[in-house]
Amino acid sequence: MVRARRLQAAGRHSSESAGTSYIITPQQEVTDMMEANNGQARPGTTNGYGSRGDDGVCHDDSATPVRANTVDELHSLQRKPTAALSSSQLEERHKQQLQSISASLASTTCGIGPKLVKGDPARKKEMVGKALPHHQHHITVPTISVSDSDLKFTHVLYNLSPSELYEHAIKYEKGSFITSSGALATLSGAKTGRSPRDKRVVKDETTADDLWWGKGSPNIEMDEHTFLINRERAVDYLNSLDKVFVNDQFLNWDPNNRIKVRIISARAYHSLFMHNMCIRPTYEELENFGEPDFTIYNAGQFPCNRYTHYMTSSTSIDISLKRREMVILGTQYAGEMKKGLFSVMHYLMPKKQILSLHSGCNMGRAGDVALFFGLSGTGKTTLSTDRNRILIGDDEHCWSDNGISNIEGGCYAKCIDLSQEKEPDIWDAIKFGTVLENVVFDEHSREVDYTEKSVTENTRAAYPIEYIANAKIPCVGPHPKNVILLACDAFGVLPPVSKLSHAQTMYHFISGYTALVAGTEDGIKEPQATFSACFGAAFIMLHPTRYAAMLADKMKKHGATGWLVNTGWIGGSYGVGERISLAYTRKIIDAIHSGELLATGYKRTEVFGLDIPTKVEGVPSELFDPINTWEDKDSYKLTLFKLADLFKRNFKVFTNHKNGGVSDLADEIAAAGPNF
Ligand SMILES: Nc1ncnc2c1ncn2[C@@H]1O[C@H](COP(=O)(O)OP(=O)(O)O)[C@@H](O)[C@H]1O
Ligand SMILES: C=C(OP(=O)(O)O)C(=O)O
Ligand SMILES: [Ca+2]
Ligand SMILES: [Mn+2]
Repeated sequence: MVRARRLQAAGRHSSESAGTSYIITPQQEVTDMMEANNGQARPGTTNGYGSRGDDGVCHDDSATPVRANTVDELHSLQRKPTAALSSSQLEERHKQQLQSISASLASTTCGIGPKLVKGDPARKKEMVGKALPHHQHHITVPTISVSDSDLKFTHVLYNLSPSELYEHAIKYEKGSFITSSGALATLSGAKTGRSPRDKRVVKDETTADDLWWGKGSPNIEMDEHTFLINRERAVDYLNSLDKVFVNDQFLNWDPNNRIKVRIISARAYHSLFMHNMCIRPTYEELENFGEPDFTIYNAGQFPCNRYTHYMTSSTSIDISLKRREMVILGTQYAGEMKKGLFSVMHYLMPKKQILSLHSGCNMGRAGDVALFFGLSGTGKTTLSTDRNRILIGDDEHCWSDNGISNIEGGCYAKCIDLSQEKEPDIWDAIKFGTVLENVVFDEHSREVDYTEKSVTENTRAAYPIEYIANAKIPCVGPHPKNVILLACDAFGVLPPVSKLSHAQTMYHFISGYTALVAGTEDGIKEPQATFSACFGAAFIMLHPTRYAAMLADKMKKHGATGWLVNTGWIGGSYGVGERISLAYTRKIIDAIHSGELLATGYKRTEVFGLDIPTKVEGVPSELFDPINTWEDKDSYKLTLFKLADLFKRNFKVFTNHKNGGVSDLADEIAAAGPNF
């Protein structure tokens, strides 16, 4: 009885053999058995089944006993310190890292950072009454304590591995589970998408003249003082916690233009997400990281104070380009961090004559690069992830004089209705290490049901880019040959593919059109047209014409061809027609890549004046002119004019814009839109 209890307490009770043999036999148990046998140890048998003595009990101690006297000792054998941690030079580095993080977390009013200790607070118990163990680096800052958080240590979990982050998420964050594929399911809380209306950018002497402000701009102004109020709120929140996660990583695979980013967050989910999405430093790069170029304070669990000036909700995402800082309050949606940093790149890169692009990018074996522009849900991730091509990136790129470079180190795929058959590469990337946001899974088997929208329709998977088998590492490539503009046209009037003139490419790039159907729950069945300049108005910092001018320049210089691909409806608008199959879109894209489509015959459409091919291998020819697939021809014409009118009205703001840098082209570009 005594023995049974002890075994259970040690967690080593073997249910298979019902307590009669042991997987591990600690020394103490061997002694117990000997005592129970009047001091006579039974000889072990070699057949693996154990021998039965006169008492009818199996006394199999044939397995080699472990070299530990206590369970704690046994457990300590399991983990060995990371090799490089031992040298004193590195110890000094770790102290510097903590000092740098403390400076990041310092209040701007007193300039003093929190006391930090590296490591897991759960291991504190092991050190009660002892001095901090040698390998546990800490810094104390000389201070007169004015608040309770000054009196405590905050544990820093610095660049943890995916395994460590899994354990933290599962132990401490409700809604974290390991799914059957090994991916980590998480919940982002009340916000399951970005909150563009809650974005604020500090308007100061550095940004007042440079940035795009006012109507249509994503940059809603805030003053520096208010930024500091929100920053202080985030920092106070983070410093009040027992532990914070810190990621020091890179953005941009172009070594000459990469930036160092630090992300301070309260959730393992956020840390793992950014581990996957940013470029992961090597051990050596991390040791020499130094000070970050940009820092995110993610206090997403904590709301902003609505009494604060400029706040219109309890969510606020604030960027100060001067301070090179971003503060997140009141939203835990992880995409906010990656797209926030993307906005920053949209400011920093153009300053160096580098064009930042909201696009996916892949490359053929022959080195032909294609860019895929498009708003959310139009197919950047899906179509850049292509079995037959090498993936450079799915969402954020830079185009410099040296070619294309991915900004990120991972992909962020929509996974609603994901199927293994249609999207095998994304399917295979959803494995251990991948963050699965807001998906629904079977309670027992933990198998994900990708058709489930009960948490949100915006279910997502974030994985490191090397989880795609044919990814190009480093994620850089030569100048693009094709620039593909994706629109998911739920009106169903844009052709599945059109070849664009230079002016048309600029017109459609500046327009940034897509139309999706509004959420089914509110009963709206009408498609909603969205125009988002440069296919990413939510992220651009300068006036759209500045990016457009750079794109025009680069496309001309490098002889790239522009295409417009409708990944949306055919045969009628949403409700009547259907979404063009992914298989057909892939065939069309294949024909663009191969050059087949450049050589084929074309005819020009009415109203939009688009050049559409007469045939593409593997796609029924009647699909190419939308009028063929619509049963109700009058309805088609009406819808076509309706959309053309929406385009015209949207473009007005740009034709009026004087100082965009494309003035010589302006008339030509405006004329490249619909004519009626
Ligand atoms: N013909 C099509 N072309 C591209 N995507 C399609 C098509 N039909 C359905 N889809 C679905 O639309 C979604 C496109 O989303 P995604 O590639 O993540 O867009 P983005 O990266 O531009 O936000 C995916 O869920 C994809 O499966
Ligand atoms: C992450 C996002 O981008 P996309 O939908 O373009 O993949 C987003 O818009 O939140
Ligand atoms: Ca995107
Ligand atoms: Mn995407």
